[in-house]
Amino acid sequence: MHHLVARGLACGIDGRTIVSGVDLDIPRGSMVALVGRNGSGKSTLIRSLIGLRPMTAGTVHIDGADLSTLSPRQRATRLAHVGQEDAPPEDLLVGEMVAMGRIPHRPPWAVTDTSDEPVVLDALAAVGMAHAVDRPCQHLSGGERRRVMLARGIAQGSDLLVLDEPTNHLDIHHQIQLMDTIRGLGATVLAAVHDLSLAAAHFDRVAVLHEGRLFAVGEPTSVLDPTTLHRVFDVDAAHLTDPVTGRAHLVLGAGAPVLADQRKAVS
Ligand SMILES: Nc1ncnc2c1ncn2[C@@H]1O[C@H](COP(=O)(O)OP(=O)(O)OP(=O)(O)O)[C@@H](O)[C@H]1O
Repeated sequence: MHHLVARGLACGIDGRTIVSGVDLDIPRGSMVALVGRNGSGKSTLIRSLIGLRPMTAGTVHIDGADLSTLSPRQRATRLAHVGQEDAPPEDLLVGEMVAMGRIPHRPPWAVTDTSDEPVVLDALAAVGMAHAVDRPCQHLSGGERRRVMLARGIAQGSDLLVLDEPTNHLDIHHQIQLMDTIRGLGATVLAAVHDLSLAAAHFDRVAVLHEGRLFAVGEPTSVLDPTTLHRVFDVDAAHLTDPVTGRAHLVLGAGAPVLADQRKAVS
């Protein structure tokens, strides 16, 4: 069963087409990385897929429901979005910020509800920020802010998470921890990511956007192959097999062609 299905999606900005002809199926419970060069249209596509930017053509269905028929509140209970530039307002406390993720579940105009506190604390614990619940958002570092914004998305409690560069600003420890946390949620995840090694190691499927069109979609090892990486990103690449896990690891840049040749020589 596919959680999100897009057909023939096109969208643009100020009359200029940015993304077109996108057919995308995201299986329920899977983690899909959206990769592509700067300006290829990842953020624009993501915003159209979740109804934040109007489509100029095509359809999107979430859980079988036509996105265009859903109200903002209905959308917010079906999916949580954490944008690339999302940042908490400085004068809010961390706990108050994360509690905003519960707004779609409250009656109109009901701003606070103490019954949400356990959900808020659990979401903060999931990103390793429970200790900061009473801190002002303006005291957070860039990476801490990203984690708090993700906690707001988790607190929203929907089973579809749409994330734009979730690991931006995070150190390597917190990048890996965040990926494990996201995996542990069991949700369907669509995330724009720049780190191709991260995409290969932590995601079930990779969608490559190139010049506003989906260039390839599939399992990381088949999609992130040297030919595609050369064509789309203009970089040399090779796959090495991790001797412990057996998973393929990407080697990018200088040295990659040499490694690829060595592997061919011994196989
Ligand atoms: N508000 C805007 N007004 C005009 N053009 C825009 C706007 N936002 C994005 N664009 C243009 O749309 C194109 C796609 O931008 P988008 O942000 O979707 O790319 P991206 O793949 O997410 O890039 P990055 O990897 O750099 O975040 C770019 O050419 C960009 O300049």
